[in-house]
Amino acid sequence: MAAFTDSISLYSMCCLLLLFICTTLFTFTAKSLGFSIPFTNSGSKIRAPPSPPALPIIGHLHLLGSVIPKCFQNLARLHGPLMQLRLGASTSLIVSNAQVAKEIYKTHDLNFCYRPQFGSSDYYQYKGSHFITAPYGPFWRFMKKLCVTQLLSPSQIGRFTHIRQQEIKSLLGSLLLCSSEGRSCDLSFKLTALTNNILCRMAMSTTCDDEEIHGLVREFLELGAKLSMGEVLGPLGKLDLFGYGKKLAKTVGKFDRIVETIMKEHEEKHDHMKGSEGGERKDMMDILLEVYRDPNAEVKLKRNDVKAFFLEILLAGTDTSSVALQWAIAEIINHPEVLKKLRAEIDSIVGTSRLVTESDVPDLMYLQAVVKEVLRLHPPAPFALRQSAQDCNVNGYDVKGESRTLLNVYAIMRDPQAWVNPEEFIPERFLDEINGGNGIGSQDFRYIPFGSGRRGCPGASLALSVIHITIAALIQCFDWKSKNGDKVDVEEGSGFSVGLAKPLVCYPMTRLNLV
Ligand code: HEM
Repeated sequence: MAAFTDSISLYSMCCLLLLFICTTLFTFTAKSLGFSIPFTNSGSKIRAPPSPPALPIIGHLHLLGSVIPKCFQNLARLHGPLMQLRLGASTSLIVSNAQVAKEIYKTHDLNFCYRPQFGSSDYYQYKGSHFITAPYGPFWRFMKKLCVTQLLSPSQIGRFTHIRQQEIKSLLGSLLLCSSEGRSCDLSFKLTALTNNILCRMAMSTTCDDEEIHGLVREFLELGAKLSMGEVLGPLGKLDLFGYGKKLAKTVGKFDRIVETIMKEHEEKHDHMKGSEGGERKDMMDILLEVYRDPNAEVKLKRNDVKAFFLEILLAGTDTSSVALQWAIAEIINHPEVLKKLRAEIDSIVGTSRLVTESDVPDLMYLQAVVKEVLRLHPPAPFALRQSAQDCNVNGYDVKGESRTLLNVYAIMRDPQAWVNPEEFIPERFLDEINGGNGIGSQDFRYIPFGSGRRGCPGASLALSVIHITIAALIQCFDWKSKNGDKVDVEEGSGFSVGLAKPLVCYPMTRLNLV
């Protein structure tokens, strides 16, 4: 993770340098530079959101620090909860408090139901098959309905409880080995393997290890992030000067070949079992292939739509859940009083003679509060990216159609106007709510780790199932010690994501062997 974010910082510096050099050779139009045009489509003068003073060409790039969500949070303190930043040739609106988030997510939900397109999409074999960045239209609505009613529905998640339990037991087994040999373990690596394996098995009944899928998804994430940073170059980004676009196309090509093979295996299994489908558990690929074959489906899915969906959920769902788990263990090690309470709760509800299961989670109130607090303080997706369709008015300012909008989820959930001691890790703040008190309702836009509105995260229930049960099992079975002494170094990684800056390496010490 650290190497990845460092390489992005290096890349952005190269972009900056290149931008300076190239501006002596090229004359940009005002539009490509992202200068705001002070007129709405109807021709009247607009009141644009505030901006810090900008430098020619680079705009506000010089104001960026290493942890970007934090840096935007600091800028918002000076320039307000809706501000406009120009990073080279790319202009974005930044939303930094719950009131403005509510306007985007509720008042203007439909208008902001779009996502910006990034440079990486030019090199994407599945162009036109995106779900995450699909415009709000029939294809997106159809896929969203499939997610909610079938692919990521509570009953589909429930059907695969055994997969999560098996993968967690296999993780516990490897930790027991580390413990018996007195070795430290790289928990960041192990937790990412866990979330990848769970999602791959639920999606297409295969593990990522066997199929190299995990490596390809990681490569895609890294290259996609670098290409997106190239946005600051405007039209120059299209030249793919660093060759990242070609590499990305190659990565997707490899992914495509693997998933095509898995699809064919699923199709053969289906043909073989025709008429005897009885009690077979359908994975997500079985469900999508059924829709793909259905001549009367509301939307006719293409083969690429199916493959793109798997790439996208792996991109959206594995690192995010793993990052949440890493932060959770780091914070629990650094707060022994939280560990003590958590363990006392698990021991009293579950006991010490069997492993905690997902059906115990509704009774583990403190565990739920810990997870909520982890996602508040360390949102694995610190920005929700949206784009407006038409001109509108937000927080008293005129916002033009097609405005790229970043909701700074990180800043919103650390806003001192909305939270007491926002920078502190205090799970107790959520106990009232979990017990049915006056806490945070679904319409409270100060708590939005999964975004909100029509385009809110469809994988939230699955992510929460994995996070709850994994933390509970790791705390029930082990005591933990950081490799670097008493406390885990909780420095945040650089770049757009806020994972731990360094891998979480610690010593598990067996407390209960329940595998
Ligand atoms: C801790 C884990 C996760 C976090 C924090 C997270 C967070 C988010 C956020 C903030 C968004 C943008 C919402 C918005 O624009 O308002 C999002 C979208 C999305 N997430 Fe997640 N997510 C997680 C896990 C997952 C999982 C496990 C899956 C799938 C298996 C998933 C699939 C998606 C998809 C497909 C979208 C795009 C939805 C759309 O555009 O309609 N996520 N997620």
